[in-house]
Amino acid sequence: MKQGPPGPLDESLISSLKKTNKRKATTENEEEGPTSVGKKRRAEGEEKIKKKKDEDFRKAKAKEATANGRSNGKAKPVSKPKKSAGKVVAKAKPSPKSSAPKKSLFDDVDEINDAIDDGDSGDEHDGPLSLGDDFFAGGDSDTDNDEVYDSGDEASRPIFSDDEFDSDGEEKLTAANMEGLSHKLDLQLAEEAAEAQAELEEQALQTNIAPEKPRVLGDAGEDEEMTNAPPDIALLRTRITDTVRVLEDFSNLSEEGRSRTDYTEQILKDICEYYGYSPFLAEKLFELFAPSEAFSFFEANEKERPLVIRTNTLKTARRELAQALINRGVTLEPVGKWSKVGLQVFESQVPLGATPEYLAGHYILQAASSFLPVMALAPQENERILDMTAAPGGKTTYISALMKNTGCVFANDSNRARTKGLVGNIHRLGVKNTIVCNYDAREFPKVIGGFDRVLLDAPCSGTGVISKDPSVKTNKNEKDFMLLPHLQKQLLLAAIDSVDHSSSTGGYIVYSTCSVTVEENESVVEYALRKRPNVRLVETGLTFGREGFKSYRGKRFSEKMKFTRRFYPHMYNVDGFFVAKLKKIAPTPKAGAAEKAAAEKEDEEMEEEDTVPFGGFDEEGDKVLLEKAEMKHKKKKGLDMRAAAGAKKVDRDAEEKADISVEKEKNVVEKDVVEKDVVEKDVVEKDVVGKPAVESKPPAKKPSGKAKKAIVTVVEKEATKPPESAEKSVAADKKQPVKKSPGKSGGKTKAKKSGKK
Ligand SMILES: C[S@@+](CC[C@H](N)C(=O)[O-])C[C@H]1O[C@@H](n2cnc3c(N)ncnc32)[C@H](O)[C@@H]1O
Repeated sequence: MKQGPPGPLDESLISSLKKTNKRKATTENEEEGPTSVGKKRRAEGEEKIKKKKDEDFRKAKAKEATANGRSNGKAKPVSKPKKSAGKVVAKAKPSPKSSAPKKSLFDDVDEINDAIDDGDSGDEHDGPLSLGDDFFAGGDSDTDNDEVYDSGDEASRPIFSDDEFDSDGEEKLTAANMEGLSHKLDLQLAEEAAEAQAELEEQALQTNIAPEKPRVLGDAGEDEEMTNAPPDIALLRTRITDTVRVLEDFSNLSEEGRSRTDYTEQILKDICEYYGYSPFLAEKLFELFAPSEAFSFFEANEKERPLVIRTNTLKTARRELAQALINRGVTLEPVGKWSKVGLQVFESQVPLGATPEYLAGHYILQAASSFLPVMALAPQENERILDMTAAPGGKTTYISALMKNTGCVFANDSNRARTKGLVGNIHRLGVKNTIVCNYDAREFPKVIGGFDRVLLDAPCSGTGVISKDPSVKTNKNEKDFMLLPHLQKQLLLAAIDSVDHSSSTGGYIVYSTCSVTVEENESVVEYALRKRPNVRLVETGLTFGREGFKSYRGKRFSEKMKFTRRFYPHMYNVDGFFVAKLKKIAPTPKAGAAEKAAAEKEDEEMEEEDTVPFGGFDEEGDKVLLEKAEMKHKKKKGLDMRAAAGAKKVDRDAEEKADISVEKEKNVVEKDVVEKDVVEKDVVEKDVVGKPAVESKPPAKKPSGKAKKAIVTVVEKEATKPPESAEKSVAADKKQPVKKSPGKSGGKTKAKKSGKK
């Protein structure tokens, strides 16, 4: 991972961002919509920035100097760039992005997807309904993915996974792709040169103003003047960056008598004006980061993410797919070492949603961040898996591919219309182990339970995908951030209850959203940990991503929240995403609580003993200590405490009692969740009323006629289970077959309810 969290704001960053924004403003069609005003203004403003910046600065400085009784004669003209002529010449090259083949590429794919929507074919490009969905990723050659995922020395060559590309194959492919790659290299050089130029100009300006404290807040009269006048975009942006500088170095740069709150209020106002956010959302997002990082985040939301396709390994290998697309004039390279199936597309002569390879199901257009929850889920062959909110199926089909079409995947979505796209994708990609169902996922596990793994890619506010859906900037309000987390909490409890804790291969739940807010992520997970002590957070196995918050604005979360992963557009050039992985350790909350309490008590005792001062050797005492140390070690490794010989401290009676009352307990807890929460109650009652309760155990029912249509194939196999350790790196797994416990046959269930929607 080359790109990490940005350091404190420096003007070179601002320069490059300005440059990028300017290019964007000149090459892209502006979207019409609620936020387009801000965008247009910005685009116009960026056009003006170059021309007006010196003048504006001089004016501002002159005003300041006059106010401070100084002469403005000190202002120096912008010094000349000192960089080599070559770079300056390179800057004059037409911008790679300005030829904008990508725009038409996306348009083409949009058309195809529209057509698909009408028919029965799949659609991984979500419409406006799908805030939380995996949108089709727009291409953006502004964004250099090399800088994001790969180490610097490999930046300009493709890095294919070992198993798919032997060096010979890689060479051939590289040769075939050479033209495209060298073109890409040219573009990169031109871009770097332009950035360097802009940076130099900016530095020159900065030299003039560095010794001065940025004057951000002004006098009362000036403020009023500013408010009444139409916004000067150039000044607005300058004020944002200046305010960031002040907030990051408050003691040195703040104006006398001004508080941090004054500056924060000012920057929030400016962010709303400049980027087009509602005050509510601007504040919510700003609070997530240090000021300079917040600025990077808001900037990243103005850029499109790279266009990525996922190889469908059920039909082809990435090398073959890459070769086929290169032959059609597509410039691409592997998305990064972390994925064996992703290809990032830089340019294409053909619409990627209509190539023969696309129609034959060799790939799916899928944002890179969408791979992550499935990689964390690490599905194993022959397992039974539930994808609770599956449409349009980007993740379902990836799950099936990783399972090599074995076992059984229940792909559920409450939106019937969207399940059409799901079915389309399943067919196009040759998925044969999936049953599509159309329930409100909160009804699980009553519909069916006992899954080895459950994926909950929850409906969310979409604050991680603002670059794809800028309407999020203004259409989310306080109520949304209450209702959505309520729904997410209910869904997560249902996900947990649907998993078989004694699954010989799994017992895992992955929770993901494409939102970056804490309410929809850590808070939801924390709630589930509290309500279901029979789960615990475990490592996601993902090799990158920032740790989740262990505390946030006075709220403390579980220490284990560090196992969750946050992905930000400004850090990794992927959509904002959150991924958490839970392991179910006991059948019921009560049993889980007993186990947890025993474990905690044991921990405490061990800690006490650890702190006892050394008092000589004692064979009996040593034995006990050794046993305890062994148990602690086993526990850390996630081994079953009850199975461990030394699990004396576990209150077995309590557990057994709890086991006996599994169903009773489940009902009580569910009732508790529903009744205690007014909003939840309303929603649940509305959706659940009138639907027959069905068995919570798997093998009970046969699929209805309608469900049969959706079932492609259900494969059941007898085999042995893989070691859990192998599950961590799913892409690298050479999976072993899995022995299924009896009574888990996926096909014997009611897979479609009748008469709903
Ligand atoms: C983030 S999208 C899922 C994207 C999907 N996992 C993929 O990779 O293509 C969220 C989905 O949740 C569905 N949904 C919303 N509320 C639901 C509920 N109560 N039960 C089941 N599905 C729900 C929406 O229809 C939407 O398709």
